Amino acid sequence: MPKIIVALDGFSSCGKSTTAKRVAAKLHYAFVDTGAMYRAVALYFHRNQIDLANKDAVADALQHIDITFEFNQQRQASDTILNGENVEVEIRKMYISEMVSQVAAITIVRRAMVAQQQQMGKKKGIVMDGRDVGTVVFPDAEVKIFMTAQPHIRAQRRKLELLQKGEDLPLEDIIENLRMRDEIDSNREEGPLKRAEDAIDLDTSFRSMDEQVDFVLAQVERVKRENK
Ligand SMILES: Nc1ncnc2c1ncn2[C@@H]1O[C@H](COP(=O)(O)OP(=O)(O)O)[C@@H](O)[C@H]1O
Ligand SMILES: Nc1ccn([C@@H]2O[C@H](COP(=O)(O)OP(=O)(O)O)[C@@H](O)[C@H]2O)c(=O)n1
Repeated sequence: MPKIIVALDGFSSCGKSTTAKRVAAKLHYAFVDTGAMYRAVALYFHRNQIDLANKDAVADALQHIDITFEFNQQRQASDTILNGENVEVEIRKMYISEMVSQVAAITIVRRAMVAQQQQMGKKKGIVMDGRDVGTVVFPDAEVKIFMTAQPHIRAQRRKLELLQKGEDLPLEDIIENLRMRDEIDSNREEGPLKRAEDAIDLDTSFRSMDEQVDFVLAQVERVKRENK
């Protein structure tokens, strides 16, 4: 069967990226973490003190942003490259999580990122995770999964991840950040986070990573069978 597009959307810290990365490796597909792109834009805006309310300044800044991904053999995962600099570690820090949703709510930012994402998936054979992949970026994706998990489980997972990277933050701060981002992401005008009507739900609260990867792979197999 020809290559397909697998779209994984959902709330923050449900396991989208870890699942997408493993599914892509199994299928020998490319993996794109669209959240990393918005995080890289937020980092650029932060460093260059771009006023988010100034449309001209935002549009001009976008002209100077080049985001690519580079495979890191040691991590066995892709690093995010902003204008030639590896920013993978920096964009995962809390100060970026605190501003990224405001940046991602700006329509011209979204249009620029969505256009790049559509270009990346033009030849299919891609697993992409984000908030609007199945609704806006690839509304015709062959497999669409909408991931959820209970809020306190998501926050605990994110706390552990940040701790492993050297950031020890109170659980309450993380819960509040996830709540705030989910709210902004769900209520923006352009490309809000919402379940595509034809998406399949996956609650990861009480699943292992292997189980959630197998769940997605089973959907891919089903689509392949149906299209034989
Ligand atoms: N089923 C699971 N059980 C335990 N931890 C998980 C599970 N799925 C993902 N994680 C962990 O939760 C954290 C958030 O996962 P991530 O894939 O980054 O979520 P998202 O991309 O949805 O924000 C990561 O540290 C990841 O390793
Ligand atoms: N397709 C996407 C992906 C991310 N985002 C934004 O980028 C932020 C960071 O995305 P992410 O996937 O890295 O977030 P985590 O859930 O991994 O913390 C989200 O909270 C959204 O504001 C978006 O608007 N659209």
